[in-house]
Amino acid sequence: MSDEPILSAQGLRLSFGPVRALDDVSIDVWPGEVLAIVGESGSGKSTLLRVLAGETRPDAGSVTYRDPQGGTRDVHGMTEAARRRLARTEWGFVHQDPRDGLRMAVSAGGNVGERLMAVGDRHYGNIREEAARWLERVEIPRSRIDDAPRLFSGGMRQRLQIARTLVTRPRLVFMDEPTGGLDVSVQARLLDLIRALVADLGIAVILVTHDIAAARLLAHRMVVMRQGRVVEEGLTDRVLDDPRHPYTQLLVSSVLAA
Ligand SMILES: Nc1ncnc2c1ncn2[C@@H]1O[C@H](COP(=O)(O)OP(=O)(O)OP(=O)(O)O)[C@@H](O)[C@H]1O
Repeated sequence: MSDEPILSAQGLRLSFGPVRALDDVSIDVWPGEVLAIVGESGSGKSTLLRVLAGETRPDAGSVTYRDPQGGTRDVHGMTEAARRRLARTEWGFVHQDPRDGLRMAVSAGGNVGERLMAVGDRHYGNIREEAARWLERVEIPRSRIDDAPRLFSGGMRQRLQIARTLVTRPRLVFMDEPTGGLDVSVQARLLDLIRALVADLGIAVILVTHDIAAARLLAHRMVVMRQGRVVEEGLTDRVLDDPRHPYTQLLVSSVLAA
């Protein structure tokens, strides 16, 4: 891992009326690491992810992205066009609902291939072959390449969304509950697949989840949120095996009891 964070947030604050969704949150994400943001519903996880990705502007604080050349970019200071360009090239997004990340009426191959076109690939044969390879990589048979995702199961759709996201080899991927809404057995398989791909590609991932087991499996490090604040952070095994904050202890023991 490099000695500079790929993404660094300082003093983030954001309120919705009387609700403090983010209350002085600072976090660093390092190249190649999976950072899980966990906490109960309403603790501010998704809001934090949106602010880190530049989609929602905080009331105070800053988010800094370090580009491959080592330059720093102020995520909330750049133009919308620049942020969108970054989102298309060096960043990726995996949404909880695959319909938010896929084009449902476009073929599976088209969903993957159009991302390659968006970063400048023009050779149709290469694009189709690369798309087919990625479908296989996410365990979708090549023979389904011309099928639209509306014909796919929930698990297949989510795997397709992952292929569409990773095909351009982003350096940083934002994932919001990527296994939410799927059957338990489908979740386990998807988590294994995400873990293998992320390790293989060496990408940094910010993973929002309320699923402690998913965090244990995927994340190197964890941030525990409660009422808009980070109450604990550390290496995943340390946080889960030796939680220090009473809220983390409650969170971990409630999972063990379940
Ligand atoms: N656009 C919004 N307008 C008003 N309040 C909001 C908005 N977005 C989030 N909130 C509030 O901010 C707080 C944090 O919400 P957030 O969605 O970030 O939590 P979360 O931890 O991701 O929860 P969940 O796991 O249920 O998605 C909640 O009290 C929520 O109601």
